[in-house]
Amino acid sequence: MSAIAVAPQSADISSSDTAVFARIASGLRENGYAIVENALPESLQTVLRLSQAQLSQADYHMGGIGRQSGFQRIEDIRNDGVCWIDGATGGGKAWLNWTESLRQHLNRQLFMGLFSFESHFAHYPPGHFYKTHYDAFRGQGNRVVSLVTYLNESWSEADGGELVVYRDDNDTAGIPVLPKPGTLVAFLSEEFPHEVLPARRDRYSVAGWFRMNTSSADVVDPPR
Ligand SMILES: O=C(O)CCC(=O)C(=O)O
Ligand SMILES: [Fe+2]
Repeated sequence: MSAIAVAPQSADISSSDTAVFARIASGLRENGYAIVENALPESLQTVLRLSQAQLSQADYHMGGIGRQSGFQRIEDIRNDGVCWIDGATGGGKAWLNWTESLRQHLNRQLFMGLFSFESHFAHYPPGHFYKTHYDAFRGQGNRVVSLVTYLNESWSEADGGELVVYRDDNDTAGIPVLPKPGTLVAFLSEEFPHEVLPARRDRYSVAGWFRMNTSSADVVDPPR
């Protein structure tokens, strides 16, 4: 009998999930980001895709931005449609379950103190985009780790729609990521500017953010 106590794991987290979590943790620790192909189990991709497909146009609303620069209009910065995930759908529930296990793994491995998670489905019709932005601003300390995954059935280079992750404000080449089904991208929200290039097809993604607890006397976290 081992004397080492092992934290109980949710029954539907497999050893391949644990291997994916470990790759995300080491990527975040060593580089501040991780790009893992085929990260999501097929079953999770399937239920997420189903839940996404059941959304109607009316379920999506315009994505917001944290801080506007100058007099730019939001729709000049991003024009995707988003629908927040609340666990009411099978896909949403399975995704929140999986990311909860990832949250616990990152907290155990990296002592990150990740407290909560918020996430939405996003739809980028052909030609739509999200210009270079940060997901969080230094000192505002809420979004700590960004996650993005893709629900497209297939994707090739000719379809465009890359997520480009820049190492810093001076990196002009960036790291282009094709939004292939099951690919998961994770990065430190305050560290990496990134953008979504226009695609030639409808592009479906799920974005999410692990947050710190920023509750105070008059503001209660999480906000939703
Ligand atoms: O869909 C993507 O690849 C990234 C989306 C994004 O950057 C965001 O929603 O903040
Ligand atoms: Fe972003």
